[in-house]
Amino acid sequence: MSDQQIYTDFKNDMTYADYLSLDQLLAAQNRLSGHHDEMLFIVIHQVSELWMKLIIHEIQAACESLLSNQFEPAFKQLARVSKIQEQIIKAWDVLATMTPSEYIEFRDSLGKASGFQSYQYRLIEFSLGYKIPHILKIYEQDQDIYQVLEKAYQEKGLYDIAIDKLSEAGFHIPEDILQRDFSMPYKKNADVKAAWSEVYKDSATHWTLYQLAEKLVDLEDWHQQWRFRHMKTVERIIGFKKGTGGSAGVNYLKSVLDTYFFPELWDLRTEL
Ligand code: HEM
Ligand SMILES: N[C@@H](CC(=O)c1ccccc1NC=O)C(=O)O
Repeated sequence: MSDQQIYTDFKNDMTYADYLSLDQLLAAQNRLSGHHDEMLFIVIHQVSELWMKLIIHEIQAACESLLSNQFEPAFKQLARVSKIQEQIIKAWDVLATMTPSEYIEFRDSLGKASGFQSYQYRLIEFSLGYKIPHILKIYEQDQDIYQVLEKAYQEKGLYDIAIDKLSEAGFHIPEDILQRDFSMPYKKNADVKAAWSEVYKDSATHWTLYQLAEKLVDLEDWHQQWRFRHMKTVERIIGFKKGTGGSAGVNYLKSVLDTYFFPELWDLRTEL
């Protein structure tokens, strides 16, 4: 039998459940308590992690597209990311139907587990350039994940690539920005701001970079909306209790709202 024949036979026999690995997927809602709402809690997290998987896949593709100057595919990939972000933000409405007294009935069974440990969430934030020292420490016990995260931590993020594109288009970007240590949190720079300002002032000439900038602003805007809805939903459900991950809880979630991923793209708006 030829390989092609084997492949075709397999395809003919294959069912919907086979293709989607539904047995594994639908057997993975392992409730630790007998509480009815724990199912909601697990499903919301699993759905969010699945969407995060796709976000990472699309952002990686967008970075590759940009590196090879394929702007149109990059825009499509980034637009898809924003649509997914909208979906995971809507998920908070479902979770918010759970009341404090319902959650408290199974919260203890979660132990010290926390969204803090979501490595896909970190991969997304790293690709957006949000790299805070010591964050990798959380993952030291799991060497495989640690390696993946460490690599992403050192790599250029989306914004670093966008700044390269400004330079390639002829804008003056200092060498110490182009060659910076990408594992350090990004600090805003006057030349980068001047370049983006020029792109916005003369968008007809710099149409491609202008579109890229707006796609990045979309991503940051949606990400902050996700963070805000998380913070508010948490306040609604646990008030100002400490988090299971050891943080101050809502006040910690509020503190991260103050950060900017692409600071110049926000700053320039005041002066336009
Ligand atoms: C009842 C629902 C939830 C509560 C009470 C809650 C609470 C918290 C708290 C208090 C933190 C701070 C870390 C800690 O000390 O534990 C946190 C972090 C986090 N949670 Fe949730 N959370 C909830 C649902 C979710 C959902 C549905 C997701 C989706 C995946 C999620 C993802 C995360 C992430 C990624 C972090 C880390 C944020 C960061 O470090 O900036 N959480 N959560
Ligand atoms: N940090 C939450 C617990 C929590 O939400 C959680 C626990 C286990 C797996 C995922 C979680 N989601 C987000 O933090 C709390 O303090 O109640």
